[in-house]
Amino acid sequence: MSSAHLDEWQRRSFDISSGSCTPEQTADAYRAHVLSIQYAWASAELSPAGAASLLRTYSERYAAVLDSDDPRTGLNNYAESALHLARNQKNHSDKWESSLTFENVFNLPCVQRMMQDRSKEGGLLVDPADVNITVGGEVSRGNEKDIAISGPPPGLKREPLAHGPAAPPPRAELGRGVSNPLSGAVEWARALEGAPPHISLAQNAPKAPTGSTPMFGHNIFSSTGNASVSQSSVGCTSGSNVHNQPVFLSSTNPSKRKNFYGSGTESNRSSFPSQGEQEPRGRGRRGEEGVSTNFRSAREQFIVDQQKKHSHQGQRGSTANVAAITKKCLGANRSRGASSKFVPPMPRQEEEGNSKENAPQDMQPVDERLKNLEPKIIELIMSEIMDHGPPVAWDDIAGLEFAKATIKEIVVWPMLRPDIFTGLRGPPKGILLFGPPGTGKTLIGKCIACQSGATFFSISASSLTSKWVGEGEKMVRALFAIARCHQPAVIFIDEIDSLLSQRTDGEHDSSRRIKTEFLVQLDGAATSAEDRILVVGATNRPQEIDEAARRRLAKRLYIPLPESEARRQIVTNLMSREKSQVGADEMEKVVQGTEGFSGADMTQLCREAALGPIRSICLNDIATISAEQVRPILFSDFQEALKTVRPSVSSKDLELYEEWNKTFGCGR
Ligand SMILES: Nc1ncnc2c1ncn2[C@@H]1O[C@H](COP(=O)(O)OP(=O)(O)OP(=O)(O)O)[C@@H](O)[C@H]1O
Ligand SMILES: [Mg+2]
Repeated sequence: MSSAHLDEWQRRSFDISSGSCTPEQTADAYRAHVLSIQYAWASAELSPAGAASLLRTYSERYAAVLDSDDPRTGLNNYAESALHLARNQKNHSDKWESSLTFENVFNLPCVQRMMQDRSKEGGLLVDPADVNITVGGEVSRGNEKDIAISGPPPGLKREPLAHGPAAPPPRAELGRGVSNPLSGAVEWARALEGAPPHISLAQNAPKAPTGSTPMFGHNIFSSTGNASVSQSSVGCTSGSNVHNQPVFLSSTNPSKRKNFYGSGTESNRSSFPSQGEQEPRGRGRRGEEGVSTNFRSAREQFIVDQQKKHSHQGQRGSTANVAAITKKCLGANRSRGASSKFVPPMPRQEEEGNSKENAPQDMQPVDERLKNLEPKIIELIMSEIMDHGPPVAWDDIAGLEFAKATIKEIVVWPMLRPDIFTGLRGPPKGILLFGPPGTGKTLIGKCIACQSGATFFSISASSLTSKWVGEGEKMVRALFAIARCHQPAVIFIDEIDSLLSQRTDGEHDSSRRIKTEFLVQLDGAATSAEDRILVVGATNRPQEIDEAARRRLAKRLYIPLPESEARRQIVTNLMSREKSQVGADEMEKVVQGTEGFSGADMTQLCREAALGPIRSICLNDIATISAEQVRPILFSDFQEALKTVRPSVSSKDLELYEEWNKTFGCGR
């Protein structure tokens, strides 16, 4: 490996062995190791044998962290993912208690039968001691028909082991669904060294409609035929995931799984292509003997999944499944308002309003421009980035008249009259809102989302800066591609300085590439002049923004501290929703006393004042007093509040903003 790789490798190894890392950090470090190995192999820096051995080692260690349910050392991820996907509506914090115990599984008729068959042929398939399964919390004795062993073991008759005569062997890979690159890595390692096929336990989600695909992540297994072909995480696998005879069972004990890997037979090995034979990514080896012809590429499978999802939308009534699948993906914890709406980049079938719902052409992505994007990334952008917050009107933003007028001119009117705003009148491609913290930049972003009528993409810079090499650029490209399909579109990037900070020598390559990609997209090199995509960035550190980015964000609007009139408006607005008795004179005093306060400080002051009436209640009465008996908010409450609430922006900082505004701002 190159010295840069080695340095990074050493750093991570130190992190892992230092013992001070959280399980999440350790898992990340292992994941990064695996990616490095893949890259090193891909660029011929490692031999296939070396890569396979390293991959196996680190995949195992990673799996150990994932699988362990000891909170100090592991993430118990299998259990969590399985639960989440199976139930589809659990909270992230809910702990899963598996009812599918070791004993239960061995009592399953299909397992018993298989073991008997196997012993007739000489020897057990897997030593019972090696099996320690924790899958599918809802699946237990009463639900045995939902469980099937995915495919016959080597040497067995190839008959589906699932109950039910016509049931094709449903399959689902237990793991992290789309977000787990290691499922790809493990198979990749095995394929490289001709190891035995992967272990999988098929299971139908308990509430899945009859005949539907199992719900663990992307189920991209072919569902018919005896031989099987599987491909794990979308976008993370090589074409070598072609399994002729998958065996079965996922062990939560990594060392046991290791033993299992080592027990492959020659016949297993022969079913794996050697490195040289590997198919291009996402392609199956169609038509070859012993290999299913039902293989689907990740993209094909995505399309099928999409179609299934839409067709079940009526029953499920939500897009929760997408959210569930991407649970552990970037930005998954971002909170949404109650009124959050999800806007898929693919039109829904009901929107299309045609009766040819099941026609083959419906399986095609709607827009050619999305064809080359990885489904995983499209899903991420669909489920995480497109967002509509609670409604905000222009009047909710106090003051800032110049900024509001400019934004209306750039964003709202051109959306209404694109025919007039052409040529030189065409709106700029980028706006930068800068100013001290708490002055309403994000609020303006939310207002644009509600008022512009454009498709709104709200994205935090951290969502784009993925730790996966190459992933960040793809995200940026996909974001713009999807925005292009949904014009007019506004891409709002809060805290844009963290994405487009000055490029320095010591900076990591990947973040430099993300910036470059962003600049290319912003510049319009990748978008045509007619594209109606507007990027709105907000920052309170404008001086840190890269000069190339600064140029592209052509309208740079200063969002200053609120003037007295705006402060009055903020207090009046907030008080109008509460029971209050503050006279005009008193209000004037409040306004005078809050010179230098930001909008957020004013809000904080009002909150503090609103607590005044509660604090004046005798402690004994607080439990019994009715809401009507609580006295109104008075001027004295503001006076008290002013003793504790201070302005959050210093005059020194203000000077910096003013200075930057004079130099680069577009205000008058
Ligand atoms: N001009 C304003 N009018 C009404 N409310 C405001 C205004 N400015 C700020 N606020 C209040 O302050 C809160 C914080 O504002 P916002 O998040 O928009 O600040 P910001 O400029 O994005 O700050 P930061 O730079 O720290 O991200 C808002 O939710 C709102 O309650
Ligand atoms: Mg903000």
